[in-house]
Amino acid sequence: MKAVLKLGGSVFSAEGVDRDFLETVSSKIGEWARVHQIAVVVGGGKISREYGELGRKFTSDEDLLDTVGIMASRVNASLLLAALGDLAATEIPKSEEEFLNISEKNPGKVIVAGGFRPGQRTDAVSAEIAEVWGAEMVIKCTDVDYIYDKDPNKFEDAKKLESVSFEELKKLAGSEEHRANVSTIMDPVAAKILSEKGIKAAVVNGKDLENIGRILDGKEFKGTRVGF
Ligand SMILES: Nc1ncnc2c1ncn2[C@@H]1O[C@H](COP(=O)(O)OP(=O)(O)OP(=O)(O)O)[C@@H](O)[C@H]1O
Ligand SMILES: O=c1ccn([C@@H]2O[C@H](COP(=O)(O)O)[C@@H](O)[C@H]2O)c(=O)[nH]1
Repeated sequence: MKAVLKLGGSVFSAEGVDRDFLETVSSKIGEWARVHQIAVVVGGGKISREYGELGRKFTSDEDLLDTVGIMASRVNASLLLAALGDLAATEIPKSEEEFLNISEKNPGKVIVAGGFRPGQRTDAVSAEIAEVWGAEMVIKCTDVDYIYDKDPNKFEDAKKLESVSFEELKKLAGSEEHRANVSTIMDPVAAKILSEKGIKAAVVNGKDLENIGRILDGKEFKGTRVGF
């Protein structure tokens, strides 16, 4: 399968980077990349949150705060790239065009990205890459097992959704104006691209790597199917 894996900040560095997880996920990505075509997008995680919260005390310039988040996600992407070693292309793309150039120059290598531009989150980068690269699916690896009908960390009676349509995804993503480091289960820019381009997505717990392997192999998996 040709797929974009979105490794959420909550998985990659919730409270700092977990060395064991970094080693395990890098080795799994290596295994998957032998059989599948994979690009990885990493979220901003702890540094993005910490720097963003501090930055907000000094400025309300959302583009500047977004830039802080973008740089944080690229730091995380650099660390994953280091852990992947020869498996990965050494450059981190900063746009769709750069992604395609790097992809052309590095056949067979995993390309790792962070943020692209202000006004969105790394979910959107995953969808943007999937669109230009012609990927079949975006796999959002996050800190919840499913998309629910409301935030399960706020509402005890939230119900899991095993399958949602693109229209439902757009509603769950919300339509509030983008603010740096404020998130819903899917970035609205990402939901719009997935929906308009008919790109399937899966939302799963990022710590369950066997489950992610099952998605790539086209098998049954635990998580929410979007658009299929
Ligand atoms: N309807 C919902 N279903 C599931 N989770 C939801 C929902 N609404 C809000 N959430 C929240 O979304 C969070 C996970 O998504 P989020 O994109 O914020 O994190 P992430 O995977 O770390 O990605 P990123 O690095 O882009 O922030 C969950 O921890 C949960 O609290
Ligand atoms: O393309 C992008 C990606 C990210 N940002 C900003 O960075 C933070 C952290 O990214 P997450 O995906 O939420 O982990 C995000 O909230 C944005 O403020 C961006 O501007 N553009």
